[in-house]
Amino acid sequence: MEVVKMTKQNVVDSDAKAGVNTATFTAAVQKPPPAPGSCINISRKTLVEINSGPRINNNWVDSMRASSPTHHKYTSLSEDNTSWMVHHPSALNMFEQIIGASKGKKMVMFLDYDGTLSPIVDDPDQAFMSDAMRGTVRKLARYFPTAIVSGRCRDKVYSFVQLAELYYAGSHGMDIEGPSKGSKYKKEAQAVLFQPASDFLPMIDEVYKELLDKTKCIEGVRVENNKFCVSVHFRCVDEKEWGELAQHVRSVLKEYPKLRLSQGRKVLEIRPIIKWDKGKALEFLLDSLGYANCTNVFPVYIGDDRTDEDAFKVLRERGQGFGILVSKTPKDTYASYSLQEPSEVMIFLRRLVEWKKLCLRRQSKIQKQIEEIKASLKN
Ligand SMILES: O=P(O)(O)OC[C@H]1O[C@H](O[C@H]2O[C@H](CO)[C@@H](O)[C@H](O)[C@H]2O)[C@H](O)[C@@H](O)[C@@H]1O
Repeated sequence: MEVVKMTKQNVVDSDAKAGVNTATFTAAVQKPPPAPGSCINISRKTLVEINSGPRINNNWVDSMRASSPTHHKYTSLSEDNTSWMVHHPSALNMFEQIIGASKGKKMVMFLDYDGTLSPIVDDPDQAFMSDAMRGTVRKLARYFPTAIVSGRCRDKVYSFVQLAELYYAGSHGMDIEGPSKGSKYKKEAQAVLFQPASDFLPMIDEVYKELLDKTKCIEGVRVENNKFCVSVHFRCVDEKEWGELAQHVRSVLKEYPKLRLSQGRKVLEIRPIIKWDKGKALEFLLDSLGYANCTNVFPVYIGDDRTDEDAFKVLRERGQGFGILVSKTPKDTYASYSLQEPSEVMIFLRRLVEWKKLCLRRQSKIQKQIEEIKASLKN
């Protein structure tokens, strides 16, 4: 495990490098999306601006605002949307092309939880997935190795999904466990349990308590302990108080140079500065499944949030499989395709299951015919 040494000044800097700085957020909602695979360039000047003096708080608030779609409405006919759909077409419309590209390859499924399998709701404890979605994911896992990759702590996301046959990577991939039972893929994998940030547990616990205390004066704030990271939710906080909230979080973080901040959907995420994220978790899981140097693996990652970009980026760099971003609005993304909401994710997953079933049926029919021909030749 590599722990990157950083100064206090660099805490926000590390976010910028991860592509989640204010400049990126704002650009994402103002400009048409970049061509697939294009990189987000952030100049040194921008980084310095973000980190300097009194403007930092405004930038935090701008960034928090940018995570709220209510500030940037897109009509379905707008230029931005047209460009977005050209660069990131619906995975449902492109289904035939997708399965064509995966031909002869081993598909492996990676699914984010919030906003992907379950709809976004005000109360994080009530973000249940539907029985229909659970049934779909259960069937999916019968045909493809399947992992849930979430910012939540592993136990919590498991309590929502309740499928023992899946891989789980909680805390943004910092807590990985293999299927506890019933997966035919388990035998292919080594025993998996990986916690690259375990040294940070006491620090995360401490910071969680401090954040709880510092932010308790702000109505609607919600601090969630995700074991190896902490989420500060502002979905239910009056926008007028976002600046104050950012100030409190910043004042706590100042004392913890080994923690960094990233941002999700109306949530500030505090986590260790180790070089580990959902992209690394994806690679770790592929290795664990025995696909380390495999050219015929086809990983598909579906996610809705900024932290999922690390995984989309890894897939682009590997040139294997692709990412699908769940979003109704244009976003800066490394994903290749899009789906609008969890209900479309469910339809997509069902189509994959039906397609795989059909392939297997065809294969067994051909096999049967071969057996019959062999038998007739013997006679
Ligand atoms: O990686 P994910 O599985 O997408 O987890 C990311 C965060 O998801 C949760 O927060 C988000 O969903 C909540 C429930 O719908 C919503 O209220 C919140 O505004 C969203 O940000 C979860 O509570 C966080 O801990 C995760 O980090």
